[in-house]
Amino acid sequence: MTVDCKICGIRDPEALRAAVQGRARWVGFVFFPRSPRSLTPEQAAVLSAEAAGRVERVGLFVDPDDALLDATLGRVDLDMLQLHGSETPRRVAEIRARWGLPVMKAIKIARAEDLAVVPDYAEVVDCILFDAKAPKEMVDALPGGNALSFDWRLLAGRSWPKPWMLSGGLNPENLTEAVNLTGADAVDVSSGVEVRPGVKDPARIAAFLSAAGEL
Ligand SMILES: O=C(O)c1ccccc1N[C@@H]1O[C@H](COP(=O)(O)O)[C@@H](O)[C@H]1O
Repeated sequence: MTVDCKICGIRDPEALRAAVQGRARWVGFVFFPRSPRSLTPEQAAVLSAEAAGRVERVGLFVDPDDALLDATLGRVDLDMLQLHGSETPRRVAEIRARWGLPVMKAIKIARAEDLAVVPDYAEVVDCILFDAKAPKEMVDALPGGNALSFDWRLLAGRSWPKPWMLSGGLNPENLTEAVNLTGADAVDVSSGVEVRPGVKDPARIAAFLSAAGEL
């Protein structure tokens, strides 16, 4: 079984190299200032140029306005947009049409009912990303990248009308169980391959990609 991996929150050349050497399919650059993984377009442009032709480059945004997308995409070459906020299906469709890039929309899951919106988004996206919904009590939670998992059994035996990725609290130690339970053939990780928020660990990136290669 092949499991394609995205390593998100890349901020330095060492992490990028570990992702490329381990044969990640995608790397993610975060454009959300509140995140410890956030990059300026200028910083991302350097990494994006180094990644070109070796790994697909995903730009992560949270409820971006047109000005942010214009400013970022005017400076950084990206292969896909990841929308990780509260974007409506209509806004997702608008972004996809206006900037002409494939779009992956995060759907945040805590319970079975949270999956009810999938058909609405499936009509307008290229890929669905299932991530954990942070509990309300977690006051300092980010819109994603919180090292939180959801109950993977919610996805067991389900099929979806579009390609999809699993994320939320994945790491080299739990990847096999997560994939076996959900049947995911693509996964996304950020916190689980870091030494602390915003600082990637090349050895953990290698371990994650190696675990994916052994599935
Ligand atoms: O990584 C971030 O800082 C981030 C910020 C805002 C929205 C999403 C973010 N990351 C995405 O969150 C999920 C889960 O990450 P983790 O592995 O649990 O840390 C993943 O899809 C990241 O791309």
